[in-house]
Amino acid sequence: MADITPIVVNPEGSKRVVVTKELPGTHWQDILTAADCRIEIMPGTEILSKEEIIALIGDQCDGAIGQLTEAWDTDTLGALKAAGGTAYSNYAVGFNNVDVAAANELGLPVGNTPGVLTETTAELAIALTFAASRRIVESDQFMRSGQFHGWLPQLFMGQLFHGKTVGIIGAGRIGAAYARMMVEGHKMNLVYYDLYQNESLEDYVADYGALLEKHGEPAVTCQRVDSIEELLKVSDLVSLHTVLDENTKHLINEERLNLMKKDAILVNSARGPIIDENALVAHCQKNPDFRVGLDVFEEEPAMAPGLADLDNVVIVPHIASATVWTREGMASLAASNVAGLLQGYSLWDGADVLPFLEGDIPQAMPNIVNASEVGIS
Ligand SMILES: O=C(O)[C@H](O)CO
Repeated sequence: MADITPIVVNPEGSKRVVVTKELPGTHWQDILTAADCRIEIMPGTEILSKEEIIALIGDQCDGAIGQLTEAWDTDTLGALKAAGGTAYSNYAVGFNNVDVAAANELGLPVGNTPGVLTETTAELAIALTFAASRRIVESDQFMRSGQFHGWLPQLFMGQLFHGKTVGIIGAGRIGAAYARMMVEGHKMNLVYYDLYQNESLEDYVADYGALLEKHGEPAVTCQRVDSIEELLKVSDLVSLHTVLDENTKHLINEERLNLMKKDAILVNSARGPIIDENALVAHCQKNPDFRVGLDVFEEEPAMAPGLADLDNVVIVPHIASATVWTREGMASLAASNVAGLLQGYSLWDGADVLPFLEGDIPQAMPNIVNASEVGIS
């Protein structure tokens, strides 16, 4: 077990809040300090085990901010509750690492950080899309290794997206932002699969199509499909934006990969286990023109055997939300969740979370995922 020597901010604060990793910026510390919290921050890059988290919580702890890499389950949430804790926030929008049923059972509120990752995550998904389709990493390696001896008609040919079809699985905030970027920027037709209709996305694409027609260009279209199979068959590019739960684990498996076009592009910036990674490796080995961009991995930080050897896969280390604005914003939102809970505030009912990002923040919690289950309104 690592020697736990946290960094302490505002040592005289009357409420003890533990933070399992150093977070960017200082606004989040101001928020907790203003709420009379003593902040204890775990330094270093090592991912904490459950035992280390429990040791950090100790005998008395009012609140905690945890990471998506940590298991916040009956043991860790139970330790927080037993130490007198009444507030937890994930430093993430995704919360598949939190056992929300256990939190409900313990009566512990669980916060998360939606609203500041949308464009940032969509932009990284776009970067992966083009890195994969235009073979940027392979080309870069080719240049650096001195293999470029002059322009050639067939050197590193990839796929054009303009006017083709983009398929989005999960058309929530991030999925819709990505869809709009590909539709607006590259005049792609959109198909999407989601349990819920996204009317504003559909309206947007219809209006954009009308604008294009007015300017003498073909209109773009938007279609919500009833099955993932249908989407996979027609799409030239597929981007995944669903939550991870028992219904979406291995949503993309061998059978579904085989339905995709042989030269399609697949991008995952959501959660690794949505794709059966071993099946993906086998598929990419068999289909060299099939290209993939991955920000997330099934057994993070490990990769499936063979994945790193594939030229047709671009891999980055779960950095989709890694812009300064977003990561500092996530810290402000997580701190506001905890500070608000400790001060007995209500849920934020504003349209967006920007007021939490600087200066004096609203007397509210930005987002609590199990608010109704634990009686918070
Ligand atoms: O869930 C999240 O917040 C993201 O995966 C972090 O990048």
